[in-house]
Amino acid sequence: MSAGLALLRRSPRAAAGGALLLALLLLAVLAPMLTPHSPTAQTFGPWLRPGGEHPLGTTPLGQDIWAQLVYGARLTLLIGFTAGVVATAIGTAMGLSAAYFGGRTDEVINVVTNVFLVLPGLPLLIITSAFLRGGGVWSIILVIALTGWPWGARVLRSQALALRNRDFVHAAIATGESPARVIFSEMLPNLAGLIAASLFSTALYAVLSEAGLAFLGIGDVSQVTWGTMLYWAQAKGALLQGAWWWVAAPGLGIALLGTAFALVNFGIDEVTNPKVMHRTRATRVLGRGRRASTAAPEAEAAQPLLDLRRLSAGYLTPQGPVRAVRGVSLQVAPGEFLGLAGESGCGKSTLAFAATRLLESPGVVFEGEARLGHQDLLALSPEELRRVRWKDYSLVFQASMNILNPVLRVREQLYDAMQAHGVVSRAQLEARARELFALVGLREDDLQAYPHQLSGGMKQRVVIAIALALEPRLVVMDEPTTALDVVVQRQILQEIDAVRRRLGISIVFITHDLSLLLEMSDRIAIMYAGEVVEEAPAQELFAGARHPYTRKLMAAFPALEGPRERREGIPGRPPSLAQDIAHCPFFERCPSRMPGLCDARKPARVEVAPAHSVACFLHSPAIKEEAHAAD
Ligand SMILES: Nc1ncnc2c1ncn2[C@@H]1O[C@H](COP(=O)(O)OP(=O)(O)OP(=O)(O)O)[C@@H](O)[C@H]1O
Repeated sequence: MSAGLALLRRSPRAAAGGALLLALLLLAVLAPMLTPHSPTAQTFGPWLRPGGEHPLGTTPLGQDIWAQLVYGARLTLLIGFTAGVVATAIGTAMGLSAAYFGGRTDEVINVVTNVFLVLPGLPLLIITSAFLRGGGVWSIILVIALTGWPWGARVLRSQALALRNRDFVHAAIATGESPARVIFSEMLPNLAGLIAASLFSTALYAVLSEAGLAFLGIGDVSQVTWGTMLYWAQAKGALLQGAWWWVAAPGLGIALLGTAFALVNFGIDEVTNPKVMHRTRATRVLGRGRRASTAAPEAEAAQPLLDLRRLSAGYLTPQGPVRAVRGVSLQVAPGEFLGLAGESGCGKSTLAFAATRLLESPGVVFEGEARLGHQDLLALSPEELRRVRWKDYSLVFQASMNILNPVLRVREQLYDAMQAHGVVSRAQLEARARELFALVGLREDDLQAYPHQLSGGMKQRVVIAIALALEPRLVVMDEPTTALDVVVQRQILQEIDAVRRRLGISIVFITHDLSLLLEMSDRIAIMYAGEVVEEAPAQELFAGARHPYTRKLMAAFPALEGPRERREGIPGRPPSLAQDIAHCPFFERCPSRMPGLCDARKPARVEVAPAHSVACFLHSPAIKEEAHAAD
């Protein structure tokens, strides 16, 4: 209850949706007070126009349309909510069981889910309702619930899989808790937001499906719902008779109900999706599990997925070592979109490759740690690494499209990636391939294509689909869209972001184009000369970057929207990474440099606001104090 109120307070959309829903519920509940007439009684003259006793006129059978509208709200809402609840319950049970039990159970549930997902919705609804004919409203509810559960199951399974690997679930299993207890007490509360969102989206699906089926005359058209009102209005030629209100009233009702469900759903998403959660530091929503909350909610929820500690890496060259990454510490939370920006040559790619164990000779990791969940990536054997890569994390880089074999259809290449990691059933491969292509904005027909038949943007989407094929927990993207034009870049980025939200994966996105990142990221880290010089939530960075380098970088790129302005580059060049840099690396190019200080010592990274840190003497409290004392 209090969570619901908090949700309403924090999301105006949810509040608007909730108010609308309440109004419609009142309409349904107070129906007998809103009209003295029965919705089915055929006691009035036919085709009466709106006015007086009949605010919406009458049907050709002499029924009061206003009475039908208010009483029809009852069944429409009942069908929407009940089918939504049943579908969500089935989806939740399926998704959680698949994630918890894994193995054969997961495979079987996945096949069933995929079969339902690939079957086209409306024909499935029509066929199932033909089978269950005669059961009145309940058969319609059952039909809609049976066809509406798979999306929820899919999304819940991927979230539950991530949860299944969390410490508190491992601990609960280790202490001998029964599967039911682990699922219901440990995992389910952590998925409450997602389940609620799934409930409202399936309720929306239910309302629209009922209207669609009723409009087609399937189901029990003697019942009064907004769907059957539309059916009768159309069957009796309401529009030809000029009685447009008979169509408009239930149509508007359905539209308002759909809007209410969608708004509440958006609101829940707004509050529970990792992007917003991160911004508001609302870790409580994820950490709402009983054990998580009794143990250490903040610590549990804040546990990073990728944790880099003092990572140093570079290249061994005949002229000596190039230290391209210098003691970088960086964390990425589950489901987070971290942007990594910086000029060319500042070490972004080296960091990405070193952190994911893809740095090849002459590249080396000098020191530091890189952990993915519980795994120490730098300590994995090649065999362990092979198992983890693609399944737990994947990487997409600028030249990735070149990994596509020109003589194989893209479908086979997508299958190969999945088969190499144990997905063998043909149905599963096919369903997953279609789903992935839809996710990255490609048409199913494109699966048949050879790489040369696709544009650069489409090829890069194929590679992104391959990277997502095994639903890794982390995808590192190193300038995946740089070679593409700005519009395609943006489209792909938006699709990546949508996929991330749906599957709950974390993304590290690397680019030198900061303006692009500002739109998409939860948090941004700015690299310069091998170091992270500033790190902050994206909005905060946009509103108030502190490091002079970040400011210059922001001024160097045109915004994606707004008037075109001439932008200036950053004068000067970054220092060579072959040398030791014992002072601020940006000193030579900095407009605010303080000689005697910035060229003599290295600024440490200090927190200037929650989650916002910067390595610059302008913001160092110690230096400010020194200056103050000198005054
Ligand atoms: N194979 C190599 N041998 C020696 N030095 C290298 C090698 N690869 C990269 N470097 C150097 O390492 C530094 C960091 O390069 P890196 O590619 O990581 O930067 P980046 O920020 O990703 O640049 P870009 O945006 O151009 O990809 C650069 O100074 C580069 O010259």
